[in-house]
Amino acid sequence: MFARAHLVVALQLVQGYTGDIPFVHHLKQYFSTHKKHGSRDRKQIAQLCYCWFRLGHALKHLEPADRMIAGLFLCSKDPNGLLQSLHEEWNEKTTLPTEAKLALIDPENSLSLAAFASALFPLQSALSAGIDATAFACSHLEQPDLFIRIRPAYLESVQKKLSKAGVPFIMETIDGCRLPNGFKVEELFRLNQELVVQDLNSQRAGAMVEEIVGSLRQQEDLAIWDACAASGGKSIFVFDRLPGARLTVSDIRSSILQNLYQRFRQAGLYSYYGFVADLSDPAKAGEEYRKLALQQLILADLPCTGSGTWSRTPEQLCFFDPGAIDNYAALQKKILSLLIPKLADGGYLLYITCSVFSKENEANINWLLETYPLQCLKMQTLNGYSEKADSMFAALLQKL
Ligand SMILES: C[S@@+](CC[C@H](N)C(=O)[O-])C[C@H]1O[C@@H](n2cnc3c(N)ncnc32)[C@H](O)[C@@H]1O
Repeated sequence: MFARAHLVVALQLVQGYTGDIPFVHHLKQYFSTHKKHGSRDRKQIAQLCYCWFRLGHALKHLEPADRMIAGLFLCSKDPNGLLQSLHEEWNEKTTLPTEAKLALIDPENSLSLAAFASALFPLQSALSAGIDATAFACSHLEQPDLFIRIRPAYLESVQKKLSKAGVPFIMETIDGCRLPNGFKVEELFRLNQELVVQDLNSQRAGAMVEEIVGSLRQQEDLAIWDACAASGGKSIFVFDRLPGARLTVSDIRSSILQNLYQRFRQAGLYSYYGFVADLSDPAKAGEEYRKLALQQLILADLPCTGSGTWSRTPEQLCFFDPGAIDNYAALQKKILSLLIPKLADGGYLLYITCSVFSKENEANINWLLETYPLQCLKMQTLNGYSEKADSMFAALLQKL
């Protein structure tokens, strides 16, 4: 009975949402004005809403309530109480593969997996090379895992604490660790000091600097600039590998740099220079940009569609405007054209996006290679869809 009531509320919530703010804020606003919902109600309502968004543009021919229950079925990997109440027969079949579930949901249309996937995520032709469009689209049915990067001095102690607390974890790389979703890291650890919360492929993108760490360590006065630093995830990563470097950080948003300064203090990173700059336009970049010396390494983790991370914000599947791809690609080129003049001869540029679209990825690298004296040392799409992680793109270039 409660499940049906939750379904009605969830339908009202998704149908009243216009995509103007992140859905998590929309939910919070609703729950703060509707105090009658207890924590279990809130959880179930939120779960139903997210299952709806995870369908993207698929199964739109179904009645809204049926579509939401179908979404719950497709997103459920194990039997659960909510599905039991809403569609008992399906609850015994949650372990079936997606294609078999589709046949149960809509026996008359018997949708193939590929047709379902291209309805869920229609922008398949825009994807970067090497991405399996069907697997990528279907990965949105699942919430990715939580990943941490353990700081060098805490590698052993963090693993010991996790074991002692009985938290199941998997070391995916030397310092990158997979944790169950929803685990509250901050309750057990000092964030940024002992570990950094960072997606697996974001760590792998940063790890492309491993290729050049040896050559960079030999530089006497090593200057590194994290040009779009946000709250400094990549900066801390690089600092852990090259602690002696002269680090500069910048971002267009002063508020996010305030977060970075706090995070750096927690991380024990005190020696750096930070400034606010809009790097999309030479006229707006400001004095600090102009005075900035040549750099041996520039991190260009640029603003992008974020399309490799939509499993965490699946409402984007429904509200994303495809015109934004061209806008971001143009912005990325503008920013890159301000970064290259600050690169020393022989210096490196690490280009990163959390986008899956070729225009933001390999097309921009091709443009860089055609426009500037650069060579590409490595270029990778970091596909997270088969391992419950985000998808990213990274390329390491060197100035000739
Ligand atoms: C993908 S995020 C960087 C994430 C960060 N490297 C990390 O690992 O946490 C991109 C950043 O670019 C910044 N940005 C957007 N437009 C910009 C511009 N015109 N100039 C400089 N920074 C900009 C955004 O504020 C955002 O913080």
